[in-house]
Formats: sequence, structure tokens, C-alpha cells
Amino acid sequence: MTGLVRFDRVSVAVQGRTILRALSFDIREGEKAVFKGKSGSGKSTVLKTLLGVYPVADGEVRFAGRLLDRDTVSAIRACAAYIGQEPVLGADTVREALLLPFGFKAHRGKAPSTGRLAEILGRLGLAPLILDQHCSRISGGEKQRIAVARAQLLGKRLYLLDEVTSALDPESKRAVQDFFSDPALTVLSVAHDPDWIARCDTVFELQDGRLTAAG
Ligand SMILES: Nc1ncnc2c1ncn2[C@@H]1O[C@H](COP(=O)(O)OP(=O)(O)OP(=O)(O)O)[C@@H](O)[C@H]1O
Repeated sequence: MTGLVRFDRVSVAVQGRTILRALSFDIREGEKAVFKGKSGSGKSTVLKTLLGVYPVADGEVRFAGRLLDRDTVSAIRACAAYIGQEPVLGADTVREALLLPFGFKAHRGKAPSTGRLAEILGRLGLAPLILDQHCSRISGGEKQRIAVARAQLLGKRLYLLDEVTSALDPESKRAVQDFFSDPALTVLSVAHDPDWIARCDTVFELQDGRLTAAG
């Protein structure tokens, strides 16, 4: 496995307040990593920094060896999926949401079949009936799994996950955990859920923007 994401003594300030302080860590391709820590400790800020949402005030962020700049952020956004706590699906029905990117030029003509949609949904613990449901009538945990399914259909291999199992029943949670155990997928996650944390290869603990433990 080769190094994919590297933070080297990274500090990040948001609206003049320092949120991340001299943070250093490495994520290899295929690794499943999780950030845990109290609310407000800076976990989501790590993910958003990698997506170029917040500028790096000090230190270096590298992705596949490239320093984080506009081009690198574009490359990250092309191969990564950020799944927040309430993803916006941007369509009426779940089926439309899953097929939405295939209407755009980059993916035109590559729309997946209903069988393929059902197969991916099934791996995430969702029945095919959900395809015809209205996005406004599904739960936050279902929306997150639909967003994961859409990312998978697009061939995304880096997943930035913000609390994807906290709202799930045990069976659905196991399905999501098994889905992400695929060695082809790299996971950088934020979680409080002990079951999710136990399944990750690497656990980072943040306290007031500093790394206090890694293992
Ligand atoms: N856009 C913003 N403007 C101002 N402050 C922000 C912004 N985003 C984050 N912060 C602050 O940065 C700190 C860290 O936020 P962050 O969301 O990274 O924490 P977290 O550990 O993910 O918390 P939680 O577990 O509650 O999601 C918090 O004090 C938060 O208020």
C-alpha cells in the first residue's frame, strides 16, 4: 500500500480561530482510518481541509505526493466522495438521485442498469423498493447510504465519511462496515460509534485540534 494522504504539522484557522494545531498523520491506499474525539475537537475540519474548504495556515498537506493546491483539490474531488451527516441528493426519487451524474457529459452513456442499482443498494442493506421513494421521505441514514451508492457507481475510491453509522440499526451498520472493508477503498472517517471505530485499521484521537493518540 502506498501513501495517499499526508498531513505534516498542519495548522488550520477558521475565522481567525485556530482549529487544527500541528497535526501530522499518514493514510495509505486501502487504509480505513477514523478520527474520534469530543464534539468541536476538529474532526470534520480535517476532512474539509483535505477538500480545500479551509486553507492550510501552516504545515503541508499532500495527496498522492502532491502538495495541496487548486489542481490537487480538483484531483481529490474527482476521486473522493464526502458523505456528510445529511447529504443533499438533488433529485425527487432515489432512482433519479442515483442516475443524476449519468446525465452529465463526463458519465453520459454509462448509466447503470436497475439490476446494478439494486445490487449496490443491497450491499448497503437497502431494499430495491427504495428506488421509487421520494428523497424527502427517507431518513438521514438512508440518504447517506444512497450517497455512498452513488459514489460507488461513479467509481470513487476515497471516502471521507462523517458519522455514517451513528443513526443505523445493527444489521444496516454491519452491511455498511462490510461494504467499506473492500481493500480497494480508502476511508478517512469521523465517528463516535464504537462499533465503527473497532473495525478501522487506524484510530486517531483529537483533542482541541491536536492529535492525542493514534493506533
Ligand atoms: N465555518 C466555521 N466557522 C466558524 N467556526 C467553525 C466553522 N467550522 C467549524 N468551526 C469550529 O471549529 C471547531 C471544530 O469544528 P469541527 O466541526 O471540526 O468539530 P468536530 O470535532 O467534527 O465536531 P462534531 O463531533 O460536533 O461534529 C468547532 O469549535 C466549530 O465551532
